[in-house]
Amino acid sequence: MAEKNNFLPLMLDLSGRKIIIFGGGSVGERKAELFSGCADTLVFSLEFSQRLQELEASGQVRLFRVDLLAASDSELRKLISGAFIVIPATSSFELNRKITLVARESDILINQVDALGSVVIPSVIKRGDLVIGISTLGHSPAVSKYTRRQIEGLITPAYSDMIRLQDELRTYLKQYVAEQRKRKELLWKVLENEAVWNGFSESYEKAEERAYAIISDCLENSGK
Ligand SMILES: C[C@@]1(CC(=O)O)c2cc3[nH]c(cc4nc(cc5[nH]c(cc(n2)[C@H]1CCC(=O)O)[C@@](C)(CC(=O)O)[C@@H]5CCC(=O)O)C(CC(=O)O)=C4CCC(=O)O)c(CCC(=O)O)c3CC(=O)O
Ligand SMILES: NC(=O)C1=CN([C@@H]2O[C@H](COP(=O)(O)OP(=O)(O)OC[C@H]3O[C@@H](n4cnc5c(N)ncnc54)[C@H](O)[C@@H]3O)[C@@H](O)[C@H]2O)C=CC1
Repeated sequence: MAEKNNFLPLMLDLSGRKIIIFGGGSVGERKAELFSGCADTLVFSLEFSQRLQELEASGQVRLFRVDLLAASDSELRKLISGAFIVIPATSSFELNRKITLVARESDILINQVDALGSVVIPSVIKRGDLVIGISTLGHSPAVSKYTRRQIEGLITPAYSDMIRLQDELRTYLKQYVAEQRKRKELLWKVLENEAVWNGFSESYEKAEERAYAIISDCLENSGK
């Protein structure tokens, strides 16, 4: 059984990784939606939701019709070979358990949808380059979803602009300020400056101008 306090919200590069989902219903569909944008996503099931069929038609997932109850352990092992994560999401608890055991023997990560597996899928907020994952470690997925909606309301478009500006300033400062501690101090002066944040509502250039003014004032004063 997974130990709850050993989980970490890591950001993984899933390019080229194989994600295998068993069950093409509402849960399998939601998982396929999430993974199809960044990994090779395969779904094995008796039936497939309308949305999964659309995802297949647009080449975002691969669907394989199969009665998994009839599959032996060695056939299941073949189906999951090379998978990075296996997601048993059929409507049969027993079948999900059987797939879980085979995946565990093959030392493959498992996202269990009817218990706490070795991988827990968080609620995800993606706003440009800002990515936030939220989990209650299985206690209440509804609270994860609720928290996602609360935080989404706080993330204005200015956050993406500030990420772009901080990225630009970091490159600029690395050329002119040798000391990392000083660069960090300057970046935070810009990050915590209300006038820069307000500048984005006028234009990116307005905020950028204010940011460079802050930096040159600081550098002049520290040079004195
Ligand atoms: C353990 C986990 C395993 C996993 O699936 O990864 C799990 C398990 C279960 N979920 C259940 C139910 C619901 N799950 C949701 C929604 C989400 N579930 C997600 C993750 C997780 N769900 C993992 C823990 C996440 C964490 O740590 O918080 C999210 C965050 C990510 C995703 O999967 O996409 C996604 C929100 C995405 C978003 O919109 O932000 C809703 C809400 C809704 O759909 O409106 C409901 C109905 C309300 C309720 O019942 O809570 C049930 C009971 C089924 C039953 O009663 O039979 C189980 C099984 C059980 O716990 O027994
Ligand atoms: N993690 C989560 O967020 C949630 C998890 N659940 C759990 O997830 C499970 C799946 O839920 P839903 O997707 O709503 O069920 P569903 O009934 O919508 O889909 C089940 C899928 O499993 C397939 N299936 C069933 N028996 C099969 C077999 N022998 N061979 C191949 N495919 C088979 C069906 O064809 C169908 O596509 C439920 O049992 C429930 O315990 C339910 C709600 C939310």
